[in-house]
Amino acid sequence: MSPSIYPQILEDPLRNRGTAFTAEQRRVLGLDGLLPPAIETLEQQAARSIEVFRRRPGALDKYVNLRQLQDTNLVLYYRLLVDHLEEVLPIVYTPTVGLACQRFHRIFRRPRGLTLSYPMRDRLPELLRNRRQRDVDVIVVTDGERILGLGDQGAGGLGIPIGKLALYTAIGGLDPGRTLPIVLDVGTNNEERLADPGYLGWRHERIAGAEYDDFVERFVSAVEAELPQAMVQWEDFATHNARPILERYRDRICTFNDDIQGTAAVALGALIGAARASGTRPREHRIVVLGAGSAAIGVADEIRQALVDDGLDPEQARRRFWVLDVDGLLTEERDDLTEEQRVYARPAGEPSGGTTLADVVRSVHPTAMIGLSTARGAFTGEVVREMAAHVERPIIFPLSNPTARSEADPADLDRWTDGRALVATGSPFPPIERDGRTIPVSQSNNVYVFPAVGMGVVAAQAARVTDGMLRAASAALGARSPALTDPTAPLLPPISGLRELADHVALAVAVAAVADGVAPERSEQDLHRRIANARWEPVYPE
Ligand SMILES: O=C([O-])CC(=O)C(=O)O
Ligand SMILES: [Mg+2]
Repeated sequence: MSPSIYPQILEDPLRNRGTAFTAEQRRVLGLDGLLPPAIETLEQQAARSIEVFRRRPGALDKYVNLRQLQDTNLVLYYRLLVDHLEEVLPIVYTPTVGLACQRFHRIFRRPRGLTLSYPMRDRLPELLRNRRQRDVDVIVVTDGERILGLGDQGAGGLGIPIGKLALYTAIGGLDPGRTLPIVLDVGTNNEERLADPGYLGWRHERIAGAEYDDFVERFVSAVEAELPQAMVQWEDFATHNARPILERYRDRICTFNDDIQGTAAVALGALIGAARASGTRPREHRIVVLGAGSAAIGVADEIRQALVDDGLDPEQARRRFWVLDVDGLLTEERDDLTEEQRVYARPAGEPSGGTTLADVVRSVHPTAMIGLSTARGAFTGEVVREMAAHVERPIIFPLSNPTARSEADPADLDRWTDGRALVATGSPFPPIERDGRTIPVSQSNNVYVFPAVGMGVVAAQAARVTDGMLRAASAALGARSPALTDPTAPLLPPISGLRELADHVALAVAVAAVADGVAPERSEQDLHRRIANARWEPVYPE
């Protein structure tokens, strides 16, 4: 056998240390001459790498730079993420990751994760066995149909699971060698991609209906057979598939939908903080939701349950919501609503005077307005001023991603309400300047919970993800809102505090898993210890 061109260790991002290999290691491993002679510490490597990153001119260049590092040296990659989380998050994650999905086939260099293409549907167990990881704790899977607010990106959607799993490690502390990103490549209806000779996915219109459902079933069966211990996170599926898939599998495997349940858990956490900051109870609020997709209905459902927990009966709680989609308010007269949307349908003729957002705000005087519509700028000055005329501290959450799909810019919201608005966004925004103070904008993004849900599930060895576990995550998050002690503070803890927060949220999730009977009996103290022990840190092992 001829020797390989490179000793394997330099090619293995989990074991490679590059210039940090010691003289002794280089000699033993036969690396002398293959590396420049300088021997660096991890800190020196990290300092050099962040400089290189900062010199890259554009966001996509920065993204490519980090992806290369991820494919070369995982300890160094995660060192950068952990030490510069606030700076790199908008690159590894929302909003730049959306652009990376759109350009996936232009920036493709090395394979990461699995692409399960429809024509190989008879061979899914074999494809799963081809993975590079031996054991897998978490799978994030998408079918690329609803990537952030950017629609169908086909096989390029794989960028999202890659980004989510990077945060599972950087924030949640999961071992990166035990996570697996997957795209179900079932075609695309994106004309631009189909016409692009450079597109790398299966060049075919999307499979739908029974064939699609059968493919998803084959995927789940393959996971059950090959990776029965793995949690499966569904990500960025279109509304018409997201909810049915979740309902079909949530009692069969360990699984949750991040857009429905993760987004909702965080929005509820932020709302709990906002209610307290405005001296109100959740049950006092009148809530307008713009958007009626899976994420929007998920948020409404979660808040509705919280209103019940706060003392309303289910019918009263339901009547606190006005949900609108592109065709206006959901009403009983409409015959185009799904079962989940129908819960929020308002009786005919109520409110009077029109069903647009402006009409509804004028007649209802909402106290909270949540956007998950991907309709850029839908929270206009007119709508917001009208809302703010009737409530002391309007709660306004433009949650659509990426930034270019946000319903409003926080600086505008601040101006239109003379600084009275309690704001959280889905994508990152620069801080607001007010009265000589710089106030960070809270990013109510599912990143506040999903990495911790993963850690909680792994540490507790949970077999399912229950509603109780997600509600425990919301409560743990709401309890740590900086606005609880300072009404002018942001609603959510800072991004720089995400790792510490994740430990608390993971513990709450793990405790709830035991309480719900889906994990082995263990004390809180024991679970705490298991979380600490499971945490993977970006350092070179001794
Ligand atoms: O990825 C994000 O930033 C949040 C999310 O799940 C989505 O927008 O689909
Ligand atoms: Mg998503």
